[in-house]
Amino acid sequence: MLQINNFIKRYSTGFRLEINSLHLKEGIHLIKGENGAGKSTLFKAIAGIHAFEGEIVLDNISIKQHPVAYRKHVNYSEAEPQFPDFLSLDDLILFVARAKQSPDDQVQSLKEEFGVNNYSKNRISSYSSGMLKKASLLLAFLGSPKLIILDEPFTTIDTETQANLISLIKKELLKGVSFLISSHHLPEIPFFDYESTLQLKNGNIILSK
Ligand SMILES: Nc1ncnc2c1ncn2[C@@H]1O[C@H](COP(=O)(O)OP(=O)(O)OP(=O)(O)O)[C@@H](O)[C@H]1O
Repeated sequence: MLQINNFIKRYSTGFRLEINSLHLKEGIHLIKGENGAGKSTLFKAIAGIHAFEGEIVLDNISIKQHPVAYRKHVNYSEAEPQFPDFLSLDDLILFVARAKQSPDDQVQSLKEEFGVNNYSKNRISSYSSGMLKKASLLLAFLGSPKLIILDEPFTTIDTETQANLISLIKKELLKGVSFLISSHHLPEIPFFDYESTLQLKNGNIILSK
């Protein structure tokens, strides 16, 4: 599903993340690592947000050779999402659903699953941190992605939303969607049958089943 080769990301702070070769099969993968290990850095590169040295290929689509086609297939929910606060979630949904060519009934069904109907018309500036997180998670499921990246998806959302998110992920996995997930919350980890676990340490990555 995802192939990463000769990957290097450096920051001016001196931090450097290096991956010589990594192949991830279809399914769900857990990314672990202490604070500052580089999880978000890797996610941002795979999501097409950060420039990097090397190559990332998703199902034979290269992020560098075909950036638009690649990004149509990769959705990303940040650990601490930020959106223009004068917009509403409905504004964002309209934009992303069109860009990602969402199927007709998808928006309404996701709005119900994430329980956002009572506030999606309001401006982002009025959202609590959990409401914002739900907005970001909902947007990550729009369209027909091959890969959904969820950075700390279980932080700040209530227990009902956590349960809904777990069943939604399982439903999408059955349809062939792959996931990369990071979580510092140990209780969520056993809910999925991970294809692999990636441990980031000292700028390197260790892959294990
Ligand atoms: N935009 C940036 N500019 C410079 N350094 C950065 C930038 N973003 C992250 N870093 C540094 O890169 C390293 C990895 O950060 P990153 O956010 O990827 O870690 P993380 O594993 O996601 O951490 P956490 O679990 O705390 O979210 C850290 O040392 C951080 O200070």
